[in-house]
Amino acid sequence: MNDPELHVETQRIDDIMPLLAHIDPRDPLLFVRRGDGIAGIGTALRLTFSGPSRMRDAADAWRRITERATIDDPLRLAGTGLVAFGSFAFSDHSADTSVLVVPRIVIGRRGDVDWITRVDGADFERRDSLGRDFHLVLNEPDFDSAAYAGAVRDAVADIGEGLVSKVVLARPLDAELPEGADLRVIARDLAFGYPDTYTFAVEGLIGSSPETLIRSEGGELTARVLAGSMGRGTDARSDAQAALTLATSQKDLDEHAFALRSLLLSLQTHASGIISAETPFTLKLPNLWHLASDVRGHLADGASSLDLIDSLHPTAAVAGTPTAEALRVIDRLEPFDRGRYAGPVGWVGADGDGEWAIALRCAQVTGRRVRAFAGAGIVAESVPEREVAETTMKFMPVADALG
Ligand SMILES: C=C(O[C@H]1C=CC=C(C(=O)O)[C@@H]1O)C(=O)O
Repeated sequence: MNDPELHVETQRIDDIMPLLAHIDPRDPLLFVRRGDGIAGIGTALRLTFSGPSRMRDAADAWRRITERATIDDPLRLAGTGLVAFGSFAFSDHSADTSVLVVPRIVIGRRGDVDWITRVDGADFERRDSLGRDFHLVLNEPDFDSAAYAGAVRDAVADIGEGLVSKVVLARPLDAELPEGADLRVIARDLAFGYPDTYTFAVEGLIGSSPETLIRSEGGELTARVLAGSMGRGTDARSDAQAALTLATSQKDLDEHAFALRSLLLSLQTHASGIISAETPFTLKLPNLWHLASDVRGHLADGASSLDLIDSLHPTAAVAGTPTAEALRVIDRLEPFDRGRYAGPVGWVGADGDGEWAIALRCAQVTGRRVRAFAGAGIVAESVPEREVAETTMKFMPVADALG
C-alpha cells in the first residue's frame, strides 16, 4: 500500500481547557506533564510494528510519511504540526504490537500557548463529562509475590555466578474493569496525583512515568535516568532519613551506576558534549524516592527521536547489565510477556524531535482486563522480600488510580 498523504493544519486557540476532557473515554491518547502536553482524538493513521526492528521500522515509516505530508504550522513548538503518539513493546519477541498513531485531532498546551491540529480537516467533537470513579481490586496472578521473591533469589544466584551484574525483574497484578468504564478517570487521577511525571495513555497502556528515556528538541537532547528506590517516610524526619539512606546505599548507587552507564554508552553514538553529574540526586515522588541523573547532550548525527529510542532501549533501568544476558535472565525468570510495559512511550514530530518516557508505573487495559506491572533492579546485595516491598510501592500510582 502507498503511504498516505496527510494534510495537517495547526492553529492557536484561546484555551483548550483541561486536555483530558476531550479525549476518548474508551481509548484515550495522552502525553502530559505539569499541565503541558498533547492529547489525541480519533485515528488518521495507525502503523504497527513488531520484532527486533520495530523501532527502526517505525523511524523509516515515519520519514516516508512526513516527506509526503503537507504541514501548515505557524507555531512550530514541540508537539505542534504533524505528530504521532507511539508505544513500543519491551521485548523483541513480545506478542504485543508496537504502534505509531497519528490522531485526527491533537490538542496541545505548552506554557501559555494552546493549539489545535487537524489532520485532513477533521472536525472537533465535544465529549461527555468524565464518567464515574470505580474501585478495583488488584489480584496476584499465579506468578505472585512469593514466586517473585523466588525469581529474585534465582537472579541473585545468577549474579553470584557472574552471569549478569544487574537484572530488572517485574511482576504483574490483575483486575477487571466495570462495564463501560471511562478510562479518562484513570488518566485524570494519575495526572493530578503525579503531576511531575509523564502521564500517558496509548492503546490502553496508561500510567505515570518519572523516567525520560530521551527528549529531542532543536538538536538538544535530555534524558533522566532513574534506578535505586526507597519508600517515602511517614513524617518529615523519617522522610529525610529515607532520602539519606538511599543516597548513601551502595546497593542502590551500584544499581543506578549500571543504568546511567548503559544510557551514556548508547547515547555516545548520536550525541556530542554529553554532560551528567558524577553523583545522582534524590528525586522525590509522592510514593517513592529515586536516585536520578539528568543527562544532556547535542544531537550530532541528525537522528530522529525514533532512531534514538531504537539505540537506547532497553537501558539497564529496565533490563540490566550486560543487556543481552540480562534479557535472557528476564526471559527465563519472568513467566509473562511484559507487552509494552518498560518500553518507550511518547510522541514524535515531523522533524523527528520528540519526547519519550519509559512506560513505567502503568497498566495495560485490554477490553475489561487490566494488568499492572512493577519491577525492581536486582544486584548482588538484593534481598528478595525488600524487592517485593519495592514493587508494591511502585504499584501505588496505578493502584490508587484504579481505586
Ligand atoms: C522497573 C521499574 O523501575 C525502574 C525505574 C526506576 C527505579 C528502579 C529501581 O529502583 O529498581 C527501576 O530500575 C518499575 O517501576 O517497574
